[in-house]
Amino acid sequence: MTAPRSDRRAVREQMRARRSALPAAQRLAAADAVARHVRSLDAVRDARYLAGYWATGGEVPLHALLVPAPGFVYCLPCLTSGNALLFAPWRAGDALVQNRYGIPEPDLAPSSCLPPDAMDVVLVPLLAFTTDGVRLGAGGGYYDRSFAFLQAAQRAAKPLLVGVGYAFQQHDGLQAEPWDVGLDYIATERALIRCR
Ligand SMILES: Nc1nc2c(c(=O)[nH]1)N(C=O)[C@@H](CNc1ccc(C(=O)N[C@@H](CCC(=O)O)C(=O)O)cc1)CN2
Ligand SMILES: Nc1ncnc2c1ncn2[C@@H]1O[C@H](COP(=O)(O)OP(=O)(O)OP(=O)(O)O)[C@@H](O)[C@H]1O
Repeated sequence: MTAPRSDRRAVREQMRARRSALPAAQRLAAADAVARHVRSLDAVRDARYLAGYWATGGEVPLHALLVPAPGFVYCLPCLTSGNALLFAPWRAGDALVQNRYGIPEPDLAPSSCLPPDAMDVVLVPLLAFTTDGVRLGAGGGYYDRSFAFLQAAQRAAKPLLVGVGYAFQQHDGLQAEPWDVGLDYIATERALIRCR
Protein backbone atom coordinates (compact mmCIF):
# COMPACT_ATOMS: atom_id res chain seq x y z
CA MET A 1 0.00 0.00 0.00
CA THR A 2 1.34 3.44 -0.90
CA ALA A 3 0.20 6.69 0.62
CA PRO A 4 -0.79 9.57 -1.66
CA ARG A 5 1.51 12.60 -1.65
CA SER A 6 -0.97 14.76 0.22
CA ASP A 7 -0.54 12.40 3.15
CA ARG A 8 3.05 13.56 3.65
CA ARG A 9 1.79 16.66 5.37
CA ALA A 10 -0.57 14.74 7.62
CA VAL A 11 2.14 12.22 8.51
CA ARG A 12 4.53 15.08 9.39
CA GLU A 13 1.96 16.68 11.68
CA GLN A 14 1.05 13.44 13.36
CA MET A 15 4.69 12.44 13.94
CA ARG A 16 5.64 15.91 15.18
CA ALA A 17 2.81 15.86 17.71
CA ARG A 18 3.62 12.35 18.90
CA ARG A 19 7.31 13.09 19.24
CA SER A 20 6.79 16.33 21.18
CA ALA A 21 4.54 14.49 23.62
CA LEU A 22 7.17 11.90 24.61
CA PRO A 23 8.19 12.05 28.27
CA ALA A 24 11.79 13.22 28.78
CA ALA A 25 12.78 9.91 30.38
CA GLN A 26 11.74 8.04 27.25
CA ARG A 27 13.71 10.43 25.04
CA LEU A 28 16.85 9.99 27.12
CA ALA A 29 16.51 6.21 27.12
CA ALA A 30 16.15 6.33 23.34
CA ALA A 31 19.22 8.57 23.12
CA ASP A 32 21.32 5.97 24.97
CA ALA A 33 20.08 3.09 22.82
CA VAL A 34 20.57 5.04 19.58
CA ALA A 35 24.11 6.01 20.61
CA ARG A 36 24.88 2.33 21.22
CA HIS A 37 23.54 1.35 17.82
CA VAL A 38 25.36 4.14 16.02
CA ARG A 39 28.66 3.32 17.76
CA SER A 40 28.40 -0.29 16.65
CA LEU A 41 28.84 0.69 13.00
CA ASP A 42 32.32 0.17 11.55
CA ALA A 43 31.94 3.38 9.55
CA VAL A 44 31.42 5.30 12.79
CA ARG A 45 34.46 3.70 14.42
CA ASP A 46 36.53 4.69 11.37
CA ALA A 47 34.96 8.13 10.83
CA ARG A 48 37.06 11.29 10.81
CA TYR A 49 34.05 13.58 10.34
CA LEU A 50 30.63 12.70 11.70
CA ALA A 51 27.64 15.00 11.26
CA GLY A 52 24.88 15.01 13.86
CA TYR A 53 22.13 17.52 14.50
CA TRP A 54 20.97 19.75 17.36
CA ALA A 55 17.87 17.92 18.57
CA THR A 56 14.69 20.03 18.72
CA GLY A 57 10.98 19.29 18.98
CA GLY A 58 11.53 15.95 20.71
CA GLU A 59 14.09 14.55 18.24
CA VAL A 60 16.38 11.85 19.63
CA PRO A 61 19.22 13.76 21.36
CA LEU A 62 22.76 12.85 20.25
CA HIS A 63 24.75 14.10 23.25
CA ALA A 64 25.51 10.52 24.37
CA LEU A 65 27.76 10.15 21.32
CA LEU A 66 30.07 12.87 22.62
CA VAL A 67 30.84 11.31 25.99
CA PRO A 68 33.51 10.02 26.32
CA ALA A 69 35.27 12.18 23.74
CA PRO A 70 34.75 10.50 20.36
CA GLY A 71 37.46 9.70 17.84
CA PHE A 72 35.74 11.81 15.17
CA VAL A 73 35.22 15.52 14.59
CA TYR A 74 31.56 16.16 15.42
CA CYS A 75 29.82 18.55 13.04
CA LEU A 76 26.42 20.27 12.99
CA PRO A 77 24.40 21.29 9.91
CA CYS A 78 24.27 24.98 8.90
CA LEU A 79 21.74 26.29 6.38
CA THR A 80 23.21 27.97 3.32
CA SER A 81 21.73 30.71 1.16
CA GLY A 82 21.16 28.03 -1.51
CA ASN A 83 18.87 26.03 0.83
CA ALA A 84 21.42 23.28 1.19
CA LEU A 85 23.63 22.35 4.15
CA LEU A 86 27.24 22.87 5.15
CA PHE A 87 28.70 21.17 8.20
CA ALA A 88 30.52 23.00 10.98
CA PRO A 89 32.79 21.32 13.52
CA TRP A 90 31.32 21.89 16.98
CA ARG A 91 32.36 21.06 20.53
CA ALA A 92 30.45 21.62 23.77
CA GLY A 93 30.80 25.28 24.68
CA ASP A 94 31.36 26.58 21.13
CA ALA A 95 29.16 29.53 20.14
CA LEU A 96 25.78 28.87 18.51
CA VAL A 97 23.30 31.10 16.67
CA GLN A 98 19.68 30.32 15.77
CA ASN A 99 18.89 29.63 12.15
CA ARG A 100 15.64 30.67 10.46
CA TYR A 101 13.76 27.80 12.11
CA GLY A 102 15.10 28.63 15.56
CA ILE A 103 17.46 25.63 15.49
CA PRO A 104 20.90 26.39 17.00
CA GLU A 105 23.84 26.10 14.59
CA PRO A 106 27.55 26.90 15.04
CA ASP A 107 28.41 30.59 14.68
CA LEU A 108 30.97 30.03 11.92
CA ALA A 109 31.52 31.70 8.54
CA PRO A 110 30.65 29.44 5.59
CA SER A 111 34.33 29.46 4.65
CA SER A 112 35.07 27.61 7.92
CA CYS A 113 32.42 24.97 7.24
CA LEU A 114 32.79 21.68 5.38
CA PRO A 115 30.81 20.50 2.35
CA PRO A 116 28.49 17.46 2.59
CA ASP A 117 30.93 15.18 0.78
CA ALA A 118 33.60 15.81 3.42
CA MET A 119 31.51 13.91 5.98
CA ASP A 120 32.15 10.21 6.56
CA VAL A 121 28.89 9.54 8.40
CA VAL A 122 25.77 11.71 8.59
CA LEU A 123 23.11 11.17 11.25
CA VAL A 124 19.97 12.38 9.55
CA PRO A 125 16.96 13.66 11.50
CA LEU A 126 13.60 12.42 10.24
CA LEU A 127 9.87 12.51 10.88
CA ALA A 128 9.02 9.16 9.29
CA PHE A 129 10.84 6.29 7.58
CA THR A 130 10.37 2.96 5.87
CA THR A 131 12.74 0.10 6.64
CA ASP A 132 14.03 0.22 3.07
CA GLY A 133 15.40 3.71 3.63
CA VAL A 134 12.74 6.15 2.47
CA ARG A 135 12.82 9.24 4.67
CA LEU A 136 10.28 11.94 5.36
CA GLY A 137 12.04 15.00 6.76
CA ALA A 138 11.00 18.39 8.02
CA GLY A 139 9.91 19.45 4.54
CA GLY A 140 12.63 21.85 3.41
CA GLY A 141 14.43 19.36 1.19
CA TYR A 142 17.77 20.29 2.80
CA TYR A 143 19.20 16.82 3.17
CA ASP A 144 17.98 15.70 -0.27
CA ARG A 145 19.52 18.77 -1.91
CA SER A 146 22.79 18.43 -0.02
CA PHE A 147 23.25 14.72 -0.70
CA ALA A 148 21.80 14.58 -4.21
CA PHE A 149 25.27 13.50 -5.41
CA LEU A 150 24.62 10.13 -3.76
CA GLN A 151 21.84 9.55 -6.31
CA ALA A 152 24.32 9.08 -9.15
CA ALA A 153 24.23 5.65 -10.79
CA GLN A 154 27.39 4.68 -8.91
CA ARG A 155 26.72 5.68 -5.33
CA ALA A 156 29.70 7.55 -3.84
CA ALA A 157 31.56 5.65 -1.15
CA LYS A 158 30.68 8.26 1.46
CA PRO A 159 29.10 9.57 3.47
CA LEU A 160 27.08 6.81 5.05
CA LEU A 161 23.58 8.16 5.79
CA VAL A 162 22.10 6.95 9.06
CA GLY A 163 18.56 8.07 9.80
CA VAL A 164 17.77 8.58 13.48
CA GLY A 165 14.31 8.41 14.99
CA TYR A 166 11.93 6.53 17.26
CA ALA A 167 10.54 3.14 16.31
CA PHE A 168 7.01 4.61 16.16
CA GLN A 169 8.13 6.79 13.25
CA GLN A 170 8.18 3.79 10.93
CA HIS A 171 5.47 4.42 8.31
CA ASP A 172 5.41 1.72 5.67
CA GLY A 173 3.11 3.59 3.28
CA LEU A 174 5.71 6.29 2.60
CA GLN A 175 6.33 6.70 -1.13
CA ALA A 176 9.76 7.83 -2.36
CA GLU A 177 9.80 11.06 -4.38
CA PRO A 178 12.23 11.23 -7.32
CA TRP A 179 14.57 13.52 -5.35
CA ASP A 180 14.56 11.46 -2.13
CA VAL A 181 18.03 10.25 -1.21
CA GLY A 182 17.83 6.82 0.41
CA LEU A 183 19.20 6.06 3.86
CA ASP A 184 21.81 3.33 4.41
CA TYR A 185 20.79 2.58 8.00
CA ILE A 186 18.18 3.69 10.47
CA ALA A 187 18.89 3.77 14.20
CA THR A 188 15.97 3.72 16.63
CA GLU A 189 15.73 2.87 20.33
CA ARG A 190 14.76 -0.66 19.29
CA ALA A 191 17.01 -1.56 16.40
CA LEU A 192 19.72 -0.74 13.93
CA ILE A 193 18.07 -1.33 10.56
CA ARG A 194 20.16 -1.99 7.47
CA CYS A 195 18.22 -0.51 4.55
CA ARG A 196 20.05 -1.95 1.55
N1 LIG B 1 17.55 19.25 14.51
C1 LIG B 1 17.38 19.40 13.21
N2 LIG B 1 18.20 20.20 12.52
C2 LIG B 1 18.02 20.37 11.19
C3 LIG B 1 16.98 19.70 10.50
C4 LIG B 1 16.12 18.85 11.24
O1 LIG B 1 15.19 18.22 10.73
N3 LIG B 1 16.36 18.73 12.58
N4 LIG B 1 16.84 19.90 9.15
C5 LIG B 1 16.24 19.01 8.27
O2 LIG B 1 16.08 19.28 7.12
C6 LIG B 1 17.40 21.12 8.57
C7 LIG B 1 16.45 22.25 8.84
N5 LIG B 1 15.26 22.01 8.12
C8 LIG B 1 14.01 22.36 8.51
C9 LIG B 1 13.03 22.39 7.55
C10 LIG B 1 11.76 22.80 7.84
C11 LIG B 1 11.43 23.16 9.13
C12 LIG B 1 10.06 23.62 9.46
O3 LIG B 1 9.68 23.74 10.59
N6 LIG B 1 9.26 23.91 8.40
C13 LIG B 1 7.91 24.40 8.40
C14 LIG B 1 6.88 23.32 8.42
C15 LIG B 1 6.96 22.51 7.13
C16 LIG B 1 5.80 21.59 6.91
O4 LIG B 1 5.34 20.91 7.84
O5 LIG B 1 5.37 21.51 5.76
C17 LIG B 1 7.72 25.49 9.44
O6 LIG B 1 8.48 26.46 9.33
O7 LIG B 1 6.84 25.41 10.29
C18 LIG B 1 12.40 23.11 10.11
C19 LIG B 1 13.69 22.71 9.80
C20 LIG B 1 18.77 21.35 9.12
N7 LIG B 1 18.82 21.23 10.55
N1 LIG C 1 17.97 17.72 -5.17
C1 LIG C 1 17.03 18.67 -5.11
N2 LIG C 1 17.10 19.75 -5.93
C2 LIG C 1 16.16 20.69 -5.90
N3 LIG C 1 15.09 20.67 -5.07
C3 LIG C 1 14.96 19.65 -4.25
C4 LIG C 1 15.93 18.60 -4.21
N4 LIG C 1 15.54 17.70 -3.27
C5 LIG C 1 14.39 18.17 -2.75
N5 LIG C 1 14.03 19.33 -3.32
C6 LIG C 1 12.81 20.11 -3.01
O1 LIG C 1 12.63 20.23 -1.64
C7 LIG C 1 11.23 20.15 -1.31
C8 LIG C 1 11.00 19.41 -0.01
O2 LIG C 1 11.32 18.03 -0.21
P1 LIG C 1 10.86 16.94 0.84
O3 LIG C 1 9.41 17.11 1.16
O4 LIG C 1 11.34 15.60 0.40
O5 LIG C 1 11.69 17.43 2.13
P2 LIG C 1 12.32 16.63 3.33
O6 LIG C 1 13.33 15.65 2.85
O7 LIG C 1 11.19 16.09 4.11
O8 LIG C 1 13.01 17.83 4.12
P3 LIG C 1 14.40 17.98 4.95
O9 LIG C 1 15.52 17.32 4.17
O10 LIG C 1 14.59 19.45 5.06
O11 LIG C 1 14.20 17.34 6.26
C9 LIG C 1 10.55 19.52 -2.47
O12 LIG C 1 9.50 20.36 -2.90
C10 LIG C 1 11.60 19.37 -3.55
O13 LIG C 1 11.17 19.96 -4.75
